[in-house]
Amino acid sequence: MACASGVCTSSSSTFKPEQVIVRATRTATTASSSLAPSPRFPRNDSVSCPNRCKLVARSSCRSFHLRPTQSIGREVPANLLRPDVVQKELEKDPVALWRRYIDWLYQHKELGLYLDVSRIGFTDEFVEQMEPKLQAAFRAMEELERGAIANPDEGRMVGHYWLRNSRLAPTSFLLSQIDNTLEAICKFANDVIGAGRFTQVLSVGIGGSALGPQFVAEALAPDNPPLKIRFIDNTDPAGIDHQIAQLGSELASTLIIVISKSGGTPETRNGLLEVQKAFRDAGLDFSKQGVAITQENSLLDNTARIEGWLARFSMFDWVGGRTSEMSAVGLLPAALQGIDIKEMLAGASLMDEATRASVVKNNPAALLALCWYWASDGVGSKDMVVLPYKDSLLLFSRYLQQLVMESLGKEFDLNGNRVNQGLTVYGNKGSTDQHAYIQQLREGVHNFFVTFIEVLRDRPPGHDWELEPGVTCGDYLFGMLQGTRSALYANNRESITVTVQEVNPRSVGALIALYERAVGIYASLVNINAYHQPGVEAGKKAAAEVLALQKRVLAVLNEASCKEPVEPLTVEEIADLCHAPADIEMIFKIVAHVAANDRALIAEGNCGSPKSIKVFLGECNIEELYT
Ligand SMILES: O=P(O)(O)OC[C@H]1O[C@](O)(CO)[C@@H](O)[C@@H]1O
Repeated sequence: MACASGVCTSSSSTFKPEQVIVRATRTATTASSSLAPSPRFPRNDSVSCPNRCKLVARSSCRSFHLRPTQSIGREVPANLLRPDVVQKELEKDPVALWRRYIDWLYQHKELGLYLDVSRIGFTDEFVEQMEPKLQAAFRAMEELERGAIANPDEGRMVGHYWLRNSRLAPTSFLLSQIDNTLEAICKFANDVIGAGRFTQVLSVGIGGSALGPQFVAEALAPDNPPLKIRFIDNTDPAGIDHQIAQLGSELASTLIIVISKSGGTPETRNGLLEVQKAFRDAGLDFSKQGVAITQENSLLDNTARIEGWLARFSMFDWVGGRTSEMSAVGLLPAALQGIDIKEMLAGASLMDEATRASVVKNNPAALLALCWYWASDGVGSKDMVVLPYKDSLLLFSRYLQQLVMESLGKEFDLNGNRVNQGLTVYGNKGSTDQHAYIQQLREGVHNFFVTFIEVLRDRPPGHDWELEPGVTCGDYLFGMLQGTRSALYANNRESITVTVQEVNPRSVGALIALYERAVGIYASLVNINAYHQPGVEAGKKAAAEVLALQKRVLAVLNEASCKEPVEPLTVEEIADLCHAPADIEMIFKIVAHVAANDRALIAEGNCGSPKSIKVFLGECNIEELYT
């Protein structure tokens, strides 16, 4: 017998009471309208349920049907019930709501994890309708785990599930690659910690090569870790300076871990070059403190090999950046902080087993995917607000933002139809956010659903005390979560609650695995490739074009500034001389940027009226002119 939110559950993985609620929905037929129409459901017809509720049958479709490009959205049959009305009725009948809660409550006994989807208003008909799609999704996941080319665009297998159970890897070569890397990580971390030579880790990486390690560090690092960790995850020079300044003389005892799957991401390369300069300035030998985590033979790998860095760890082609937390990317930084990485892997592996179940009620990832589909009409019409009521889980929403949005935010489906799919994720933590934006969630624009993350254990045993008779600080946190959940529900705002006993390596591993699988299943439900990211290339390409244009602008200015007398140029003249009249706005921005950074470029005039600006270089570089 175990307990979540005060609900004791029986031994089966999902508690099944003898009676199921809202069965009345199946008998619903169209009748006359009795409730005020909601803007999203222009016309509704209410029906009287023979048992207890007055229910409303949907006679019109949800707003997404009006969007011309979103052809694969949920097909809503006329007899499905409006969730907000079901909620209203359930709320009036607490016994029915309680039954819905226990009927749908998922429990993973070994992990001490619960999933409550009772405050998502899906109907039995909807679940029945989704069954074929869910079964297809389960088959797709099975194929993927068996080593199918699940990312057709990049011709790649998708194998993050093998990382926590290498016996599942489709070849013995991959199996030994996984096992050997894990062994090497553990050995390296033990040696480093044992030697006591290093006090800090500075991790340089971005996106999937930073977000997982950041989330796990915030969630699990002990108060006094063997090595403290800091991150450079951007090409912001001031941010980089700040990290290096914070290290101060400890730079000499800092292990620099450079993480990049591709080994060629510009922000990460820049971070590395900046850190290497700091080492040179301090008279330190970077190679004795540098570690690379990247694919074999990438630019980064070759640099590390040629420069003879302290260590190199493999990142595998078949692990995507956003699902790489259980590869060397996440495991090495975690191990160096004294986090039990084998427990993380065990938690993930247990969750992987649970999420292979083909009965939706027994599969928490499928339940999540089902709820997302229901709540966002299968087209991302509502945002997912992730609210962990635990400070250490602050970065979970940021981590999920990439996992969910880079996976699901796609222009085309697998058949080449333009679908512009996605699911927006944001959030920080409760109860802090109650004093920020919950006002809007409760009463404002209704464009979201919430995922509460509840942690049962307030603080380690033996440390609690009552700050007023019978009430602890944690009781307040608990009350805030439950209060917000109820208050939102009372206003038809749907929510999911994931409950864990405590934040530890096992539960964090399980949470990561739960959401990885939910994303995979949801992607199948909406028929998209979750494992590529063609969209990010456009931004990278555009950034490269801006840098190329900047070089041309400086060359033109250099030539004009070498003339006697110096010829200041207007922005229009620069654009003409660059043969880029269409890029005039960008050229103005380049001039303003360079002028603001003491780079020998002088702009006279008023930046508020760009046409007044005249530009020249303070120093002419003859050499550049003739080379
Ligand atoms: O690990 P890398 O190759 O440096 O990539 C970092 C991130 O950049 C992206 O490719 C997006 O640009 C992410 O998918 C990835 O996690």
